[in-house]
Amino acid sequence: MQKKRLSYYVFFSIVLIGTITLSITSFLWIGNIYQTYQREAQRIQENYTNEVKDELKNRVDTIVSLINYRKATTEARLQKNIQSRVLELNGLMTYLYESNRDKLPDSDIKKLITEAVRGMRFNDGRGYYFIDTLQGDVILYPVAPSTEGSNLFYLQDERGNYSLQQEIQLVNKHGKGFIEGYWTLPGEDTQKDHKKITYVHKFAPYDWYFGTGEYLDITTREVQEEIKSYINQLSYGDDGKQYVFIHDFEGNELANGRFPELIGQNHYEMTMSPKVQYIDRQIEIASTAPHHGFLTHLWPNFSNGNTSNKLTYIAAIPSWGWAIGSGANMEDLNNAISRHQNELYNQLISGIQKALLLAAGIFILSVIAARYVSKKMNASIKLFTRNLETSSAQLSLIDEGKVIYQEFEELAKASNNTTQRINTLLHKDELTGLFNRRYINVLFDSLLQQAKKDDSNFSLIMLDIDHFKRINDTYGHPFGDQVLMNIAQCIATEVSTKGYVGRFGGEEMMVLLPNYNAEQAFEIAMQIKTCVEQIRLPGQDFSVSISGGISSGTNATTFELIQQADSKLYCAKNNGRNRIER
Ligand SMILES: Nc1nc2c(ncn2[C@@H]2O[C@H](COP(=O)(O)OP(=O)(O)OP(=O)(O)O)[C@@H](O)[C@H]2O)c(=O)[nH]1
Repeated sequence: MQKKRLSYYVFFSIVLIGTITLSITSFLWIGNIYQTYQREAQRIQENYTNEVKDELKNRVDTIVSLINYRKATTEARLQKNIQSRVLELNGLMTYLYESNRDKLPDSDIKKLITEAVRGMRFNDGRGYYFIDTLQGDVILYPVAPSTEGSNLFYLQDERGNYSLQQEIQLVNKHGKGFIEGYWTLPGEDTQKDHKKITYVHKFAPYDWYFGTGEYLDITTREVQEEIKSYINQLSYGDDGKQYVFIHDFEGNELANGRFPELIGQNHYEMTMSPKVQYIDRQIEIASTAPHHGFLTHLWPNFSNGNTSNKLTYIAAIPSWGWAIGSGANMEDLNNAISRHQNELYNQLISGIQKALLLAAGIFILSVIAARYVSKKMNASIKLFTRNLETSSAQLSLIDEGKVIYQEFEELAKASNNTTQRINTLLHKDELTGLFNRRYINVLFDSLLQQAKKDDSNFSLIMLDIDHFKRINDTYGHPFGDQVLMNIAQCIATEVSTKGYVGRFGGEEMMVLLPNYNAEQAFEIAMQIKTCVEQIRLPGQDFSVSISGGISSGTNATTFELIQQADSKLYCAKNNGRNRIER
């Protein structure tokens, strides 16, 4: 099975890890966004419902507060009203008395006053004044003149209070004041007594007192009517379709800000579909402490004949037997909540889209990064592969600057060290350190080719140690090796960067001088010869010498150049050695 490339694994590892990390992160992120959405949606529902509840409650509570205020002030208002009337009457009658007391006898003045007061009516004719004596005799009682002249000292109200006695006692003590009594209302159920407040004031000239009274319930009813007509005019909400209603604890509609046709109807008797079943609950809330609360119920929509779900707040005025309420259409409420939630949902979707877009972007970037890393890796590995593939033909070094990653650089360094060592072993002569014959021949071929191509100079020096056999024979082979090394050192130093030096045979050396003509080569050869002559070996007083032959030019082959140089070398040997021939 063909094995996968390392870069393939690197690429897929990065992409896989990136994808998994991204998936988990995106999953958690989106999960978080979704949870926030759910919490927020829940919060909106609660907030909005609470807002609507608050609005309904405030609306009803405001009216309840108004009623309570009006209730609290009704009795005071009534008292003030009757008091001011009686004081005014007393003032008037005192004036009448003062103006006539010198002109008329008391009996005439009394008559004058009685008749003047008889005609005085107020509160739509309902209100009247009475005059009694401090003994309980009735002087004036315009609503029942038949009682005039009689003594009602022992008159009791519906609850057994001696009303006149209380009045007389008060007048005698303070000259004026309020008295409470309980009486049936004219023309009403006699079983029911009603609170009546009376104000009495002594009429100083006689043993009389004036008085007038008013039923608290009547004033209360007036206040109730005012409140009902106030409520009938009220409308709420953006579309003005919300309203406040009042019904009593028997289910009778007393006021309605939107559907006046319901006023006077009883909810139990109203023909509506579905049957109104919530009234019991509504009355229960109103009639039991704390006398207020919310309820949800079905309610007929009188505008379109359908039924709708409503949220209603009910608060009661228990002493009046009133339930005051206001409701909101649940569909409107739910629609508003849905609208808010939809906005939020759209925000959620756009948040998720952005998250996915970002994730896709990061994914693409990770793929690009993975590809980049694997490509770079591949490129470095290819450098090694190519280097190894060509190493059978040529041992070249890997360009360390071209590989990326520290590991590859270390690998390239190690490989280059090995290559250099192998190169040394392959190209150099072990003893002298000069290029060996095989490699100097390779160099010779390529340098000559290059010189031919460049049409430049080229020279070859063939050098041979003189009488080396004798040295070997006399001093031994190791000593000969030492001499050989010294001479090689001399040649390498003199040639230096000018050319290349190789050991061609046992004690024969070859010097390649690209860009040098024969004359220049001769000079170099002479310098070498001089250097060799100066070699002194420790403990020995003899000198060594070297002979050389030079060939130049680029028209000949390597073989021909070697032959020519060799032949000059032969000449040098024949001509006495320690010579250079060209
Ligand atoms: N010590 C040592 N001797 C070597 C080495 N290679 C070749 N020789 C010796 O070099 C000598 C070459 O001798 P010849 O060819 O007769 O030449 P020569 O004695 O130098 O005389 P001419 O060249 O005529 O001056 C031989 O004795 C070889 O054994 C080597 O690596 N080390």
